[in-house]
Amino acid sequence: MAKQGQCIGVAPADQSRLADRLDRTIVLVGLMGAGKSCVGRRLAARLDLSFIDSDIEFETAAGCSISDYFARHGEAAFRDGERKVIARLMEGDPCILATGGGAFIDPETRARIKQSALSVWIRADLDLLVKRTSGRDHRPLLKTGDPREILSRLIDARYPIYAEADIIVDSTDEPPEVTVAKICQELECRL
Ligand SMILES: Nc1ncnc2c1ncn2[C@@H]1O[C@H](COP(=O)(O)OP(=O)(O)OP(=O)(O)O)[C@@H](O)[C@H]1O
Ligand SMILES: O=C(O)C1=C[C@@H](O)[C@@H](O)[C@H](O)C1
Ligand SMILES: [Mg+2]
Repeated sequence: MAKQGQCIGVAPADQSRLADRLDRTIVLVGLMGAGKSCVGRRLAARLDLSFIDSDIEFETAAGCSISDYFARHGEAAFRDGERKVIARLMEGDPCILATGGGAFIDPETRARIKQSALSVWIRADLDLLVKRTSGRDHRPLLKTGDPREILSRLIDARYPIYAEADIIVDSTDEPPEVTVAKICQELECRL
């Protein structure tokens, strides 16, 4: 299966036709700060599809922020809830679905995504993730110690799993539209 960069040289996508050909939800996976929410929103607008963010859907269902949920119920309860929220979201029409950073690491969620969606790993290096996650404190996992050390450990633990995604796209220190264009090129190649 084609992964990263194997669609170079394909003509630029006809975006409306690309959306018409889409029969599955596109699920964005990757670490905190990779840009799943930011890129996903722009990708959906470009393809004229709806955009859903599983973190926001979780907060709506829970009636509180993810930070508060972690504090009150702990991470394991969050993972249970996140699994259920994503299962529900994947029953809807094809859309662009940005997931929380840990969603694809859950075996059940990963199997569900592999079965019925097209997954895209937005990969970024440690320096970029640290830069993009600094300045905001809504990510409970990054509040338990030094964010760089935590992100570095998460890279070691999670990158081999994110690598199971159908498509891999690198996010560099460029505008999000550059990542959107890379994803569209990969989608054009396979839809
Ligand atoms: N080129 C870029 N691509 C993506 N995001 C960028 C880019 N440049 C800056 N950002 C910023 O990086 C920050 C983190 O991005 P975002 O919240 O989309 O990450 P995420 O992958 O959804 O993280 P989380 O798993 O915590 O939800 C945002 O403030 C976003 O605006
Ligand atoms: O990487 C993670 O495990 C997380 C990422 C965020 O998107 C949220 O889903 C939550 O803060 C946990
Ligand atoms: Mg997000």
